[in-house]
Amino acid sequence: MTKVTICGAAGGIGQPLSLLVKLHPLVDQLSLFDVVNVPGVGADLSHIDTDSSLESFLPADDGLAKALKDSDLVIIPAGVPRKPGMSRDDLFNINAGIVRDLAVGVATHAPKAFVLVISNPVNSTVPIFKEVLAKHGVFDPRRLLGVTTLDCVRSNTFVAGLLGAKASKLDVAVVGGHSGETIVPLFSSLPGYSKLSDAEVDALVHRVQYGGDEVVQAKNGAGSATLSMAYAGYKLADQILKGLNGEKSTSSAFVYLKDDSLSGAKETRALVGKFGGELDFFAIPVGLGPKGVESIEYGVLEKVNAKEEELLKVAVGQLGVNIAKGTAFIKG
Ligand SMILES: NC(=O)C1=CN([C@@H]2O[C@H](COP(=O)(O)OP(=O)(O)OC[C@H]3O[C@@H](n4cnc5c(N)ncnc54)[C@H](O)[C@@H]3O)[C@@H](O)[C@H]2O)C=CC1
Ligand SMILES: O=C([O-])CC(=O)C(=O)O
Repeated sequence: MTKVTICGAAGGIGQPLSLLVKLHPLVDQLSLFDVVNVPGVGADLSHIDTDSSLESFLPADDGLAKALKDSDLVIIPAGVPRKPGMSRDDLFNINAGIVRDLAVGVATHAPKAFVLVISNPVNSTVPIFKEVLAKHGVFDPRRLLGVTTLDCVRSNTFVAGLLGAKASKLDVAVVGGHSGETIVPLFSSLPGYSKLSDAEVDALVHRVQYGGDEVVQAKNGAGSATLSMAYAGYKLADQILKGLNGEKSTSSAFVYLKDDSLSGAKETRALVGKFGGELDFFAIPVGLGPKGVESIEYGVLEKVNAKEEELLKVAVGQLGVNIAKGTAFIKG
């Protein structure tokens, strides 16, 4: 019996993500939680003739506890999105509290669940989640992932045109974090990279780093990326679900580095140290399997070129500040 819970299921990301998860053959129970509108979304999706059952919950009558109980995977796109002119960090004041409360729910009612955090600012909300789980004595770095998959999806799409490659066949590693200059796509190991001019690479990197802003501006006050994010969140959720089923895969995600029982954590910290900082979290390709994050694939950091090294130095400096802000929100 595999149960997936989506917190923030009635939102711009939550609705299409819930639809995609309702279609997943490895899901037996889908549980939707939101503070508004979720009964309607749940009723609508429940008519779909896939084999999973579906329940939806508002906060009243212990709704969060019921939604989360016995979940194997919890996906969190709850919280406010950006409007033009805002940074992801501007969302911290509202989203930090939302994520903290959901983390308390997970720690209490689904302590063994895998958790995918989509809510921004990811660089800070994942540290918040970690601190709450740790406070409750249930933190396992194998099971907590910040979702940075949209940066990989964008990298694949944007570089495909330039290289004449099929986007669906690419798997660009994106390291660092999930906001502006903390997003570092590693294009240099792609076949055909040497054909790109310096200006083309710079434009490509900039477009990935500010891909979110492109959508925020185009939506003009009506929110940020929702459909491409639902796809990206589903892509990672699919890998986690297949991992639970014994299938191994690799994906970039924002994960905890300070646990040496995690294969590759120590090496990653040492490499990140070379770029100027000591970080508790970092987005990097990870090996996924039945235990969740089974290894950190630090090899990508050994192959970066000079341009990427410069980008990494900038990213590491900013990430330290974002991570400390999230940690301090819980630890004081
Ligand atoms: N990690 C990533 O790559 C991306 C992250 N995001 C982030 O995802 C978040 C959600 O974005 P959208 O779906 O566009 O926003 P939205 O406003 O359309 O939906 C958010 C949903 O969360 C719900 N919510 C608020 N407080 C809640 C709580 N305490 N418990 C459960 N649900 C709650 C709202 O009622 C709403 O339905 C934002 O923070 C956004 O910045 C967006 C795109 C990409
Ligand atoms: O830009 C935003 O605020 C939403 C987001 O994280 C993205 O689209 O990458």
